[in-house]
Amino acid sequence: MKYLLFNKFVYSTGHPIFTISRVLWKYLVSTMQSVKVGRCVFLAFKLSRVTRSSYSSRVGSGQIASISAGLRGMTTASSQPVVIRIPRRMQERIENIKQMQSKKFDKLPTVKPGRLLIKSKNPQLNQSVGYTLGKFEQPVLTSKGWKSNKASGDYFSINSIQNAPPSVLKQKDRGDDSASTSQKTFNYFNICPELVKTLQSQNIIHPTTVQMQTIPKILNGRNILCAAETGSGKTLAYLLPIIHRLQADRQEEPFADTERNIRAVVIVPSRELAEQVTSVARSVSKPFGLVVKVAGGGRGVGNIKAAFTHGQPDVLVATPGALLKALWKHFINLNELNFLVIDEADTMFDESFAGMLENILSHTEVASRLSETVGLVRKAQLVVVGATFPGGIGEVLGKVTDLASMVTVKSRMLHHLMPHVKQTFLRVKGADKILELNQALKKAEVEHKGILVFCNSASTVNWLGYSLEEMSVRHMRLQGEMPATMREGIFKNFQKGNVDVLICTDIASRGLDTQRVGLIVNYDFPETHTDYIHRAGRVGRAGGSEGGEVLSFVTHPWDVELVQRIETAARRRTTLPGMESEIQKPSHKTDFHKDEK
Ligand SMILES: Nc1ncnc2c1ncn2[C@@H]1O[C@H](COP(=O)(O)OP(=O)(O)OP(=O)(O)O)[C@@H](O)[C@H]1O
Repeated sequence: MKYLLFNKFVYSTGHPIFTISRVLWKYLVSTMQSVKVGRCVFLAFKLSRVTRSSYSSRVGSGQIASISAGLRGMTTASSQPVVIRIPRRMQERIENIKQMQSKKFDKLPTVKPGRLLIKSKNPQLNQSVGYTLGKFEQPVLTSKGWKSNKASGDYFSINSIQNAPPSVLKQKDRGDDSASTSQKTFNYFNICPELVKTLQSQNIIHPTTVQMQTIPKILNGRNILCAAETGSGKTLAYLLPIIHRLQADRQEEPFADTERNIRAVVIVPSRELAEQVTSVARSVSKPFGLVVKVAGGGRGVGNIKAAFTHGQPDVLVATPGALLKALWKHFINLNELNFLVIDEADTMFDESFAGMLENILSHTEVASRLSETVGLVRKAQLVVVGATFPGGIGEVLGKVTDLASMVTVKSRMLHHLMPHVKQTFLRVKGADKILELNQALKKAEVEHKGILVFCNSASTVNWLGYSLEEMSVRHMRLQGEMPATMREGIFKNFQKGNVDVLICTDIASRGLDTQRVGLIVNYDFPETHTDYIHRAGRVGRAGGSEGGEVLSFVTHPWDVELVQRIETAARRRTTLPGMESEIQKPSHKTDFHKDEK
């Protein structure tokens, strides 16, 4: 690899090595033309202007000689422009330096040379990555006056400040000295080699941070509360140890197929998520012949019964309503249950599901001590998982287990804005949202990435769908009021890339793995920070592509309040405020409830 060196910066150019002074760089910047193609910026300099005569007074002659020699290597005809390919981030940095150098911004305290964390329409309100707000310092917000309609058209972006998600960053990148642990593979857990091979075939080699912490604890028989950011690999964090234990038990005590009983239950809030978890569970349990079944609500008792006509599975993934129906109708029993997983905890413990969940828990015997999770007649280990965590969870769980027996795994980035995802907030009039959306879709279309457009209600999803149809935008819709038969396959089709735009409600914001999504549009601003975090978490997932973005339209005064808190958290680099209390008193989530009809 060859580099063009400028002061302390290194530019990848594919050309011989140059060192140029700040003065020359300033000159080059002032004469350059830039052309943006995709994510790359091409800078063109007029070679004829970089001559000894124009620079001899300011730049050392040796330097000119080395540059001229280098430039000769870059082009055959010296009068032709030289094209240097510079990463987009570097371009942003250059713009920032230019701004800094203009007198107007000389005294801006929040802007320092380097990358910008907050980029506002009004550059006075920019904030550099290198700037840290003092403890008692009040940030000046771009969104401060956004309650007024006069603010329409204003915007700011929280830039991404790293490429990879925090969950897959190597320990040494996070300032942890134990660099050796960064290279650990799944063999480290001493799980069945077949499991490790299956993961390798899916290009999953190194455990994420949450997997490093959770897998050993579940293998040791602990009850666990696992709280980690969206897309950090929580599904495998609980499925791998469960499948390993089920397989190990089966090897110790082989049984006939007719004696098979449900040993693990995973409860999730939506049919789509149930299908997704089932498919991951099937892929990792395939080498062992374990049976994984799914039961989702909305399609009648007959459908649930049909799932069990050929016997019981080893692992059942179900929505709460379907699971309860199966229990009440005696299609299944949970007498031999070893593992009970409650995924998407914030939704599962909110008031729309809490009653059902308590009912399910009353059908299970959950272990209260480590000693109860081993041996032949053992009780179920409890695993509660979420990306946002309910404050009132203890009230429900305290009724079935000793809370002191639960180990908590909490990730460093829990309730933080994701540092690897660019998030833009646009103050816009309600009537202009559709035009802004159309523009954003056109821009994203070029990259052929998936786009999720979130609305707050099923009716807006339908209305927006018709409007986009009129604009000839190909899309699909997903909302909880659709009949189950219609809903089936929509998300899978989107995941396969059959269509790039999915208009949806929050039903698609929980747990769904959206590796191909490159843009999230909050057409309606989410009602809570929790919803914002889950929606934004559909991009920038472990193992996914880099460069995901979130674009939020901000219309109502109550939206502005949430945005102000998000902007404050971003400028202060703290967690989003009020998450705990919101989770304790959740809003009624009717959309998920439709699964239980
Ligand atoms: N160790 C790993 N290395 C690379 N990719 C991984 C790893 N573990 C999981 N993944 C991938 O990361 C993606 C996100 O995983 P998963 O859906 O389990 O995240 P999550 O934490 O449950 O997210 P959410 O909170 O949104 O439910 C999946 O595509 C999964 O295959």
